[in-house]
Amino acid sequence: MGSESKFFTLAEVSEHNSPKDCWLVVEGKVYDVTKFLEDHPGGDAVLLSATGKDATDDFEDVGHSSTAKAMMDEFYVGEIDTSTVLNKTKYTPPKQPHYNQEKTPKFIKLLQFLVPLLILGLAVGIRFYTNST
Ligand code: HEM
Repeated sequence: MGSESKFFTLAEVSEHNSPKDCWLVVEGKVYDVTKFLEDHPGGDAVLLSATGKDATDDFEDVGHSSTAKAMMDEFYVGEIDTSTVLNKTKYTPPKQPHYNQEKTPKFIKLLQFLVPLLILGLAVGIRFYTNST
């Protein structure tokens, strides 16, 4: 093998999705993990379910150790042609009306201030009028 890396499209990599022939894409690199399926501490099912797509997130989510990462070189077969992989969809928060305190109408602010005072006044008034002794 020369020093040039081989490039694969996602479609090509996706064909290797069986227990007898299993390739994965992690961080832009293509790995043939067929021989590793039996030995993978996380089991073969997770590896098989991670075929045919960019498995970077799945791989990262597990929090693989540096030992696990070092093992990957052994299975490296080439690079993925990134234009064939769908861009990761970025999370865009739904647009919501932004609560802006400055926009609270003035009379509501006044009410917020006056209502407790009114209640207090009422309480004092009731006490004053009912406590005639
Ligand atoms: C070439 C690729 C991979 C290698 C060399 C690899 C290697 C390893 C190793 C060595 C462990 C033991 C724990 C550790 O040292 O971190 C492990 C655990 C695990 N891996 Fe992978 N892994 C690969 C890809 C994946 C992918 C793509 C997934 C998910 C789809 C995955 C899911 C898991 C799970 C669920 C565990 C078990 C974690 C636990 O029970 O603590 N692995 N892997």
